[in-house]
Amino acid sequence: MRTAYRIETVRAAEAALMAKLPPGALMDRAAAGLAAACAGLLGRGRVSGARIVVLAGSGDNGGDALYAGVRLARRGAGVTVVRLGSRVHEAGLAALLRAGGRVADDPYAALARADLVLDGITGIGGHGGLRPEAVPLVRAARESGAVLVAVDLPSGVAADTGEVAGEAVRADATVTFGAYKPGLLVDPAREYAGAVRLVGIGLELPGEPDLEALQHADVAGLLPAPAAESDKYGRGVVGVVAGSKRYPGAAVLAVAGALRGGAGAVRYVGPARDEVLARFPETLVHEGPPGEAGRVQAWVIGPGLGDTPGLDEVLAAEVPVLVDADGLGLLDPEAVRSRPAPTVLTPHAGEAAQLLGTSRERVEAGRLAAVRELAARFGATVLLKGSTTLVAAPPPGPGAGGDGPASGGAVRVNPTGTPWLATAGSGDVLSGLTGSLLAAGLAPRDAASAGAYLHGLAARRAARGAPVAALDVADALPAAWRDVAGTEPGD
Ligand SMILES: NC(=O)C1=CN([C@@H]2O[C@H](COP(=O)(O)OP(=O)(O)OC[C@H]3O[C@@H](n4cnc5c(N)ncnc54)[C@H](OP(=O)(O)O)[C@@H]3O)[C@@H](O)[C@H]2O)[C@@H](O)CC1
Ligand SMILES: [K+]
Repeated sequence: MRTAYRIETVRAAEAALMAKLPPGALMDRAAAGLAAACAGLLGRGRVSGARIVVLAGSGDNGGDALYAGVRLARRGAGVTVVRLGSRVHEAGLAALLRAGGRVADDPYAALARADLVLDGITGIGGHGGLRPEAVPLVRAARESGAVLVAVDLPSGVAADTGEVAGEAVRADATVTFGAYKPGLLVDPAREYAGAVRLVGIGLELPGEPDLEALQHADVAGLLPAPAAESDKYGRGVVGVVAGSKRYPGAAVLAVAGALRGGAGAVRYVGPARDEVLARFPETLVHEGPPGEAGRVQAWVIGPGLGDTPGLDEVLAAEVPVLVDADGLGLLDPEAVRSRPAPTVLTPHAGEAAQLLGTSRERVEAGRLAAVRELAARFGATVLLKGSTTLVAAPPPGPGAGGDGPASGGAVRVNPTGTPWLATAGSGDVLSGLTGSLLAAGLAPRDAASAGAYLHGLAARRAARGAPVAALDVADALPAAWRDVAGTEPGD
């Protein structure tokens, strides 16, 4: 599990540790890790003679960069400092000058010649985008062809939210200290960070992070494994209400996902029974209303549904319900909040914007806030699709409200996404898959995050660098499952 903590938590852990250590020890640890990472990026034997520029802001972020510069200068690099901001970390600058570094006479000339640039303008103490005086320098650094390394965070991005207000550094790599910050894992900021490396400095952090990204072992621990005596009902039946005369394909894709999600059987309800059966004869089909379809342990409703009725009936069921796509357009928060069983909503940014009464752009710019707000407003687990898919659980108890991450536990960010997933119908596969995991007994947050994880992995496997269709993703799900679970085709 990769975990991320907001600034307040990192600062508290830093203060507790600093109280036990001699002055400067933490910054020294950070600088040592940063210098080692820079040496690695420059390549073996390339530190001596390398031309390095330190962009030094007014706080400790600049201090980290300056002390890393000291270490690199001692190894023979030519280090030049460009001062930004009202102050500079005086001790760090003095140490660098003693080690042979110098202050740039002509910052643009230094940047044009640089092999590596350290962005030490702001870290967790920064507010808003880059200040105007920094913008042309950062652009010059970007255009120079030098490796651009962000110290702790790319300057200009918001550590806690991943928002980018104005200009920010677009780094090739970010070396972060003590803990990942949410902004390093969530778009849009994540894209500015490049490859992120965590340098441990000994911080003791609380058990519950603000954000967490599951990895193979975590997902493997969540996936259902049928016992020898399980029958299909024991493994769970997932009901899928999807498709319409106009969009029969959505039904096929949702069923395709549901069949690969661990439920023992898939019950399809809707007008696309012929199309579904033609592709998946193992599906149980029903043409009447969902309430009369027979037993299910979880429902999926929405993909390609149009205005087909059934939503109220499904929401009244005492089993988990996943609502996607067209189902979301018809959704009343109160109807969801008052449900007797959990609900999972799986909007993309446009649908989330509609549900929140805001614009798609605002959702994209503030994904973490949007997913938390939706979870609180609907009292539901929300999976917000996108380049970094997020899953937020609702705050505990009806009407609990809540605006902090503690209210619904850590938000999960999916690390397996790929731009190839932005293809028609891939969301239908995800809905079916996640609904199937719900029917198999996973808790809503686990079903949604394991679903997103497998779905992303399957897309990567199916695509392998080429365009991919939604059914390819569904077909690759068993292989993704085996990857994660560590099972073999013969098991
Ligand atoms: N936490 C830890 O465990 C450890 C933390 N460490 C390090 O300390 C860093 C945090 O240092 P910090 O607190 O001094 O803040 P920091 O990010 O340097 O910026 C502060 C100053 O920047 C300015 N400024 C603000 N906004 C701006 C903008 N948009 N554009 C330009 N300037 C802007 C503003 O000053 P002003 O110019 O307004 O006077 C503000 O006071 C952290 O990220 C990590 O690198 C490690 O050394 C070891 C362990
Ligand atoms: K920085």
